[in-house]
Amino acid sequence: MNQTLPLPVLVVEDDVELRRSLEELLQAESIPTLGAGTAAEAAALLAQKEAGLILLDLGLPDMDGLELLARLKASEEAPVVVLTGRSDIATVVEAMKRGAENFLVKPMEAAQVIAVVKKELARHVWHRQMESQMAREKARGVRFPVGESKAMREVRQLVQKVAETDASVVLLGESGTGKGMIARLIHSLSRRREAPFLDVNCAALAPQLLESELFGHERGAFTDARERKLGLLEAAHGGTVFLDEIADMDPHVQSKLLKAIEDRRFRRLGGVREIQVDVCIIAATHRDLREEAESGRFRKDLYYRLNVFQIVLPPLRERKEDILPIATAFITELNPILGKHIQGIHPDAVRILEAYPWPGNIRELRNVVERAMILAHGDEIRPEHLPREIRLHKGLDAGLLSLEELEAAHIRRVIQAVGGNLKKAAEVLGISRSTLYDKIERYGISVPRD
Ligand SMILES: Nc1ncnc2c1ncn2[C@@H]1O[C@H](COP(=O)(O)OP(=O)(O)OP(=O)(O)O)[C@@H](O)[C@H]1O
Repeated sequence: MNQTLPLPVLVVEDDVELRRSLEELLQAESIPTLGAGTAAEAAALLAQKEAGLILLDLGLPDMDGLELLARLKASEEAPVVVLTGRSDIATVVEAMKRGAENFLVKPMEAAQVIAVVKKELARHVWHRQMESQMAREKARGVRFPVGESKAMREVRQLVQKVAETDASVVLLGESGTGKGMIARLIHSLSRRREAPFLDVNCAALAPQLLESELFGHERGAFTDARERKLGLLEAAHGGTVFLDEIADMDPHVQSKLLKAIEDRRFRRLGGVREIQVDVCIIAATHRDLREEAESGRFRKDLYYRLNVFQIVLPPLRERKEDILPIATAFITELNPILGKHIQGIHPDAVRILEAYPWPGNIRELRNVVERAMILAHGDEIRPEHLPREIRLHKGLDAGLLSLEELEAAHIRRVIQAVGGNLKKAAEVLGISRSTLYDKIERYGISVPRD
């Protein structure tokens, strides 16, 4: 493969001596450079050429360094390392907040400059490779998480990092927050992407079935085992196994899994031959796995073995700014499928969506958007296309509710506030549990899982 030349480092420094010596230092390391003495020169150069890294002096004659940094970050992909004096630490902190990747304090030592520049250049190259890989995966139909909240951006960064390694990952988040989607994405960005991605819901199967699903069985291993069956760990060889709801895994299966991960081999149920496997494990749960391990409900050693990387997907109500972008992405995706031409969401409907706590998270949002699209005749989703339960949640503040609607909305809020614990909800509401169940059914209230 051809080794491509590194992109040049743009040195923006008004001290001519210093700029020259920095450029010479880098060129001696075979790193091409560009030099600019003012913000205007830097802008002119960047309009013509792409830089791999920008070394930016914060004390330029024609523009405040922080202002220039903000502009660069808004329009440039290249990472920025700021150059600053020793007394300028407050400015460095501000620069880092505004997106600078790193800083160098003057007077600078040659070795340190080279180390920082090489590190940032390598990081930039890696990010670009990841981006183009992401674009390829997108073209192959892999779904990408939408959302520009801080939490979502961090999740995307972590996904990129994790996909580079072979380490196990634990995904934590309420139901519908995107754990399955993230697991698939990690797999499709990893070196294992051509090998299988297989998943199993550990809460949905009885212990023996789960055991045979994971490890396979020989013919006659138990009463129903009429044929030999390959387990997921074996079938996913070279790829990824996604263990959803791992906290609900039976203790016996947990210990067998731990051993299989540690030894990288196991036996099928009823089998004698050891089978070697190479799989990456991604586990997910809506429970607090650390707490489950602390309290002894989940094996601590398995927890530590799996929890090399942890990615937390916050509930949608904690990242309300993601609601509109995600809903819009669903509209774009569903328009051709539903034969619709919806262009957007009316601001009143957006307010309602943003006020609702989304116990079913993004999965629930998707269903609501799909239903609204089916109901909409024009080219936008309006409040009347949203389900009553969601409109009413907002309506509670407006005070224009019937007694029944008010009751339903209040019950919904209490259930939400106690995290779906119906015993507690009944206590708070001062009614028996059976009355609460009746009302839940009558009003069609959805209850989040504990
Ligand atoms: N950030 C996102 N952007 C766009 N779509 C998303 C995002 N996160 C999740 N989705 C979509 O929301 C739906 C639910 O996601 P997913 O099934 O991954 O959730 P989950 O956390 O695994 O749920 P469960 O725990 O119930 O299995 C899927 O259709 C998924 O594609």
